[in-house]
Amino acid sequence: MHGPSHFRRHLTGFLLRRHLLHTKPGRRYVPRNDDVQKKDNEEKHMFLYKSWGQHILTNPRVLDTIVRKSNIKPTDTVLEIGPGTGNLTLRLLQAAQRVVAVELDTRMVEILRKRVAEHGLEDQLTVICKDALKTDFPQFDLVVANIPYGISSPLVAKLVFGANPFRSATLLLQKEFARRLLANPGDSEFNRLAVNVKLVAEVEFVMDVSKRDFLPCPKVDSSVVTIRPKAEVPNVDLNEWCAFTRTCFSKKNKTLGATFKHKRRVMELWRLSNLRGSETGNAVSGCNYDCSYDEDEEEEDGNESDEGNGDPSPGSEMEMSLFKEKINGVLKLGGFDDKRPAKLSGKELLQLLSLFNQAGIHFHDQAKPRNADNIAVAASYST
Ligand SMILES: C[S@@+](CC[C@H](N)C(=O)[O-])C[C@H]1O[C@@H](n2cnc3c(N)ncnc32)[C@H](O)[C@@H]1O
Repeated sequence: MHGPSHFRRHLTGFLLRRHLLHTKPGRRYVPRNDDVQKKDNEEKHMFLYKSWGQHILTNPRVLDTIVRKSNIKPTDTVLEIGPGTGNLTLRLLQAAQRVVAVELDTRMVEILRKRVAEHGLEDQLTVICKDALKTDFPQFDLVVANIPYGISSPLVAKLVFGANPFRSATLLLQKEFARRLLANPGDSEFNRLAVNVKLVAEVEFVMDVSKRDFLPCPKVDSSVVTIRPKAEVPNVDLNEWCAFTRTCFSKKNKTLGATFKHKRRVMELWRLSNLRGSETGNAVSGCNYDCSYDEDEEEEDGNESDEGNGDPSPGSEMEMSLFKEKINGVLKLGGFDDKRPAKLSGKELLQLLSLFNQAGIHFHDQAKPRNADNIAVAASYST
């Protein structure tokens, strides 16, 4: 049996060696019946699973550039996610002291170990044959990887919000995903992931990579970016921040005034704020801001997802009305009510969150203990 959706194209072990491991720059694999049949009895077929993003990078120039741009020191331990047949791994082993490779396909692991042993580099390699999203990574200095594109969001979140400190992550990503990570406020690609990643890290473009540099040739082009964790991260509760940006970016081109009028959202914020308030004996009620809320303006958007956690236990009509006024007051106070999140910088969003929190409005029911790992934050980025 094979995985849920494997490529129709299949490669013989012979072709793997000849094309995947030593393919000339830009060379494309074109399956030829005679090749396959000739070697059929010698080597087993190797199916490449699309669902695991098994596109092997075969251009040696691109592989060398990735390693060079990663600025690996001879004393470094490099984490590689999805080493596949080891084209990148062999180069990393030559540049670093150790490579920790996390690969979930046992067949790939077998090929990888064999190749590395043929080069006498096996003592420098640790292979973890597991799902990278479900594994605790050991200590590492930097990440260099051509990752499976299907896990880009949760993996980037796991790295930048995770417990392991590291110098940089040089990642080969789908071009559109890389553009989103690199986007700035006002760019059409700017989204919640970019704003969250940029809170804790800098993202730098390295180079574009053509789809023709992979085998089999994927449908999309790729880009390499380097993510560098910031030395100084704003003093903000990441659970709260990520829940806040999820709310703001639920309709990234809507004004914040419109987004925060949504009834379910207001009820959910009311519930969360009361839970937080009850921790401190400072439950939400009343309105400290001189502003009005026009009930008739309320917009029910049936297409928006219900972000609530079960019953929001609404208070009385009067309490809810006062709470809406309070939200509106915060938005007006900071001049945010007619702003759109897609055009706000991280600094402006931090300022808005701080205004909400000062008014006792919270987006997460628990304050994160200091120095706690951010597993929940990382896990909130599903594939
Ligand atoms: C795009 S290929 C890269 C292969 C190799 N690094 C290269 O550059 O040619 C992605 C690799 O990640 C592996 N993979 C897919 N999902 C994974 C996961 N959740 N955890 C670890 N490895 C995974 C696949 O089996 C595949 O070998």
